[in-house]
Amino acid sequence: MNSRTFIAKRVADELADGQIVNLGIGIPTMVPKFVGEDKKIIFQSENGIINIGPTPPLGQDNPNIYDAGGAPATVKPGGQFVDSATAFGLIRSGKVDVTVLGAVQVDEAGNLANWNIPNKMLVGFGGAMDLVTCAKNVIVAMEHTAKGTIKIMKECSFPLTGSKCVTKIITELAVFNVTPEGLVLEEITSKTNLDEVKEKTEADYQVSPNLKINHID
Ligand SMILES: CC(C)(COP(=O)(O)OP(=O)(O)OC[C@H]1O[C@@H](n2cnc3c(N)ncnc32)[C@H](O)[C@@H]1OP(=O)(O)O)[C@@H](O)C(=O)NCCC(=O)NCCSC(=O)CCC(=O)O
Repeated sequence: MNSRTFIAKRVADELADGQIVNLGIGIPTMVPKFVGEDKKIIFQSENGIINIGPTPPLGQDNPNIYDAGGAPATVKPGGQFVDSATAFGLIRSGKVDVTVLGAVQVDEAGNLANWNIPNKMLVGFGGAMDLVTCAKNVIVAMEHTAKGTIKIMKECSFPLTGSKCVTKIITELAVFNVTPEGLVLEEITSKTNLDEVKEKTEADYQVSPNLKINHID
């Protein structure tokens, strides 16, 4: 399992039965594949799909069904298509329990940068500003570093999408909670150690006294 797949699976474990969950661009769109039948989660995609399902197998995509990132998607039985005003009405009225977003940087205050890297083409923030403002929880799902470049910063250097909005950061190495006192390292995988996490994280953080080791093969 590669890093991105592992992160999506770990995010799926974090979600609870009955939640309404919005999925942003990148790793978040892989999350539905890893949610078992025991949990009834309504995934919302801001482009107007309620109850979006897993990515279809290669070659079986419906050209009319796309996720927020423009990739082929599926709709679960009972799902609906709504217009943009309704999709954003759902977000802005505070009905989204969790939004899962990709990021280029996040910092120890819970600030999020996910739409701009100077001199690099990204999609833009789309609905991310509405999502970070209105969703009850904001989970960042991203690789711990960008090919070695630090992404968990003391203070974001790229333009922000939202300030003090992130509640949890999930990477292939670790899980941090964002608290009023700063970042708390809650979990590391058995493939890493505290030294590696420290080396790849610029932000200061506390290590939880209940630090969990996520054992992976
Ligand atoms: C933040 C990203 C880009 C993350 O997506 P990914 O995980 O696929 O990207 P990634 O592979 O991590 O990063 C993309 C490229 O940037 C580089 N990169 C990433 N972080 C970096 C950093 N801190 N410093 C330098 N480079 C960095 C990577 O190495 C990679 O380079 P290479 O290319 O060289 O490999 C995405 O989530 C995004 O675009 N978000 C903004 C919009 C959003 O989330 N909206 C939410 C609602 S959906 C929506 O808004 C719909 C939009 C619409 O309809 O218009």
